[in-house]
Amino acid sequence: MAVVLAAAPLLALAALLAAAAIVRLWDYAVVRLLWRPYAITKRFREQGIRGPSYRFLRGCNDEIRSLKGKTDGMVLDIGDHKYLPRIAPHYLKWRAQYGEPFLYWYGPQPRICIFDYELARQILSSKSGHFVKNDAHPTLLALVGKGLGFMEGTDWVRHRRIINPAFTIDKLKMMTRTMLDFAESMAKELEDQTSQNKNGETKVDINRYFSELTVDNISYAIFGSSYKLGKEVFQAQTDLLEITMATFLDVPVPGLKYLPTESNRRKWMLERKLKSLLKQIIQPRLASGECGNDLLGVMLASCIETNKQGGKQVDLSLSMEEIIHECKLFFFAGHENTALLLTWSVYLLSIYPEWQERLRKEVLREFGSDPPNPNALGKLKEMAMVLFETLRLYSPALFMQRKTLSNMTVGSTKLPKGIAIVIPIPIMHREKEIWGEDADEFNPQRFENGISAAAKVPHGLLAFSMGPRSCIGQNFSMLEAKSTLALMLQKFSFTLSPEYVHAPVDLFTLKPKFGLPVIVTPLDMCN
Ligand code: HEM
Repeated sequence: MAVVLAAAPLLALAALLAAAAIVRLWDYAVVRLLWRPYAITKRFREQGIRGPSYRFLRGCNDEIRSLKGKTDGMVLDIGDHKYLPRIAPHYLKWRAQYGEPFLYWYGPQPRICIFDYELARQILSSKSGHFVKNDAHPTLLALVGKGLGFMEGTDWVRHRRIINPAFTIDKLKMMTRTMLDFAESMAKELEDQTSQNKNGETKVDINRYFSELTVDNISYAIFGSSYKLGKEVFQAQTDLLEITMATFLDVPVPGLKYLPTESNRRKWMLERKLKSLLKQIIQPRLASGECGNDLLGVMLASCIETNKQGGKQVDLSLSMEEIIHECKLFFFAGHENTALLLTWSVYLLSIYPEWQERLRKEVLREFGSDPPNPNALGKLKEMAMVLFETLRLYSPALFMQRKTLSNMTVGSTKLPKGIAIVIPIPIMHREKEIWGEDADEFNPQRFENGISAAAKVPHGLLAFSMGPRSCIGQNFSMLEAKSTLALMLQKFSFTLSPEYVHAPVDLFTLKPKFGLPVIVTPLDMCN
């Protein structure tokens, strides 16, 4: 009897926990997986918005996988820029079938895909706080961290305020000198390779070279000098990206991310490695009390300042954990996209040699054979036009996402709370009503009078997004791309290798599936 009485509270607790679990399960299985998809589909249908049907738990993931599988082997002719069926066959199919916008399901999450520039402008430039970043895939979060790119509200304001000073134009100009030094070393490596060949030329995967160059540049910009550790960070992030892409369309089984599956264990190991690598860079700097002039220095200064003031200035400081997250994000966002901008620019300049020659003439006119002057890179107008056209046709960033925090109305569309919104940059960059009949063609001339005059709307180019969450690194990236290209054009000419296979692929960013093999010839050999 005494035993039964003693066990009573435990039994009551167990019953309470079981009841809570049943309520949660009910909420998840019945409300979220059954009732909500039905209610949302109905609500959108009433507004005339349709889309592919919801399938229990899997949403439309199977159809996406199957459509992508079918176009994955597709190879395009060199010079054919119509690669959208390779990277977004599902969006093209559903748009043709259901009109726009349309509703689809990423697992149980409803998503609305919009193509209208005015809707995109309203959503991206909203400061109301009702459109926030969509929930990121857990492996993607492990890869890029919960830094600036995934924060909201006052936290985002605090981080952006602290980090902005690292990107002032004066700081960027100082960084450009280092960027030129790195580009010079890359050029030297290429020269050495060409000199070993009798015909004086060399074939290289230029994407690999640009990847290394941009890793060097971002390591320097963030950490000041830790290139070796920077390269290890790069490798850990590359491996995490591979896991993200492999598991992206898996059925989102609840709780799966906590189970020690092979891919989860690898993910955890890489996450720990990434954190420990970053700590190895950050802690000695913090211990020395010397913050330094780089991005890490700017962030550490906010910590030290706060410590000195007894931790009172919390609104303008970052914790160690937050700094680690920012380092992850800046490292990833800061090299990959620029490497791709450079890669696709070289691809386009190789297949349009008249533009390659025009840019070379512009560079030689401005700098002769002297190293490009960081203060005069802004004078390279034709180069800017080519870079913008590259960002339009081969935008490294692909699909931006937001989520509504409450019921919202945009234009005439009513969006319920919690719906994700997809803004497909590469598709919008090909809209003929916005860009003209030649939207699928390479025509840098359209940027002759600047970005805002290039299309029917001033915000046509979305490669760096727009509004308060637009890319903080865009000037960094443009200076890096201009200084590298200027130096390359002064020294070399490049043509596509016959081995090149034109198959742009969505690997979170837009990559050349088989790299970009090009034949590089020193200019003195061409004359
Ligand atoms: C060609 C190069 C680049 C492209 C195409 C690009 C593209 C973008 C885009 C589209 C966004 C907005 C994403 C969204 O709203 O969902 C963004 C945000 C961001 N980018 Fe870039 N980026 C580039 C280079 C860089 C560089 C060099 C850095 C760092 C040095 C950087 C750091 C960031 C950060 C931190 C954000 C988040 C900003 C915020 O939410 O406040 N990016 N980028």
